[in-house]
Amino acid sequence: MEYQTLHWKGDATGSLCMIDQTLLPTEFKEIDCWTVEGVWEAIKMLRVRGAPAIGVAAAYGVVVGTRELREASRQDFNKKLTEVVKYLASSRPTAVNLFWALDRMSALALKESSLASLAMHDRLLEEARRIHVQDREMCAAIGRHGSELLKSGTGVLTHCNAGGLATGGDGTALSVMFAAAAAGKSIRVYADETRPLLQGARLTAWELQQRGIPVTVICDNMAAQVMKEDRIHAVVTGADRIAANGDAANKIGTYGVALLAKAHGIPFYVAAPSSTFDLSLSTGDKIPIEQRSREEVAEGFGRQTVPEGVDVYNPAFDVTPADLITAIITERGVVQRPNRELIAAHLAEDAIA
Ligand SMILES: CSC[C@@H](O)[C@@H](O)C(=O)COP(=O)(O)O
Repeated sequence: MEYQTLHWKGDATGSLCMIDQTLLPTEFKEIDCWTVEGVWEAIKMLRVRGAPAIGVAAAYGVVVGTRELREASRQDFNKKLTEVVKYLASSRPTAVNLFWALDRMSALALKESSLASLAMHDRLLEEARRIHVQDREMCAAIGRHGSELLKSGTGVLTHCNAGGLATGGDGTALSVMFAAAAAGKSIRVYADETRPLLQGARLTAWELQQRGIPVTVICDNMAAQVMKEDRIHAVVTGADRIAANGDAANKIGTYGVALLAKAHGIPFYVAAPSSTFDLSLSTGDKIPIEQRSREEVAEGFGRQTVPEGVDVYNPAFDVTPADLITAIITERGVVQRPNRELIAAHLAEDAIA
């Protein structure tokens, strides 16, 4: 089945259309966001989720949010743009791609300060489309580089969903698996279910099934046993923000998987585009970790699973220290044994492959 995680519909006065990922795998439904509040809600509620996809959605969200000011003075347009950017930035705190995309939209408006509002708004849509296309290209390049690391016959564990549903293209971690399969390698993917919102069970399993790649879902607490049984030979995950020293934030549970991989001598790979790096943070302990609601844990299966009055702690992400990461795969290539110096060199302007 052909699908697009998100896309712009119509001309510059159109809407942002996206798959409502909260309904998968039982219902495939697209929703149209006509207001910036609708885009904010879709990001907050994980209708659209995954670091790169959140960035693309936010860029289109700026276009939605400034649409009514197309005929206004440029001063009023700029005021609205600043409000819209600030508002969208408040939707989720951890994925740096959100802020990266919003910064790009703001920087363009600043650079094009002499344009009338109408032309400026058209330019913002072009920029959002460019961010989307570039994300698609980055995913493809990550797949090409990463697939070299997987041999035929590999069992691959992944956590959460870092597939096409999480990006504007084919995904980051899953792009590696799609490219390996396309190259004729036989792989089996183990997908951690990923409590509490089950992105692995609902979304990763769905995507792999759509692409005809063998996938087995395991509960999060089964990974150690499955590794011990020698079913897993590599772990590949995505990331939401990578600090300058290589510490990588990803869905809660990823750090535990990295520790298990180390204990079993299994390589642990992180696949992420350069837009996921935050070089302003020297280490991962500075990465803001989103805290989510009690209900996601206590009522996650459509019924109450925790006694009333009992506290629940629900951090949405954790940080895997760089020394547990075998390599980081970006659109530029592979950084083996990542550290501050290697990452700086890899991301330097002239290092593009
Ligand atoms: C290519 S997506 C990488 C990450 O964003 C992904 O692994 C993840 O943790 C997503 O979390 P989510 O809370 O579903 O947005």
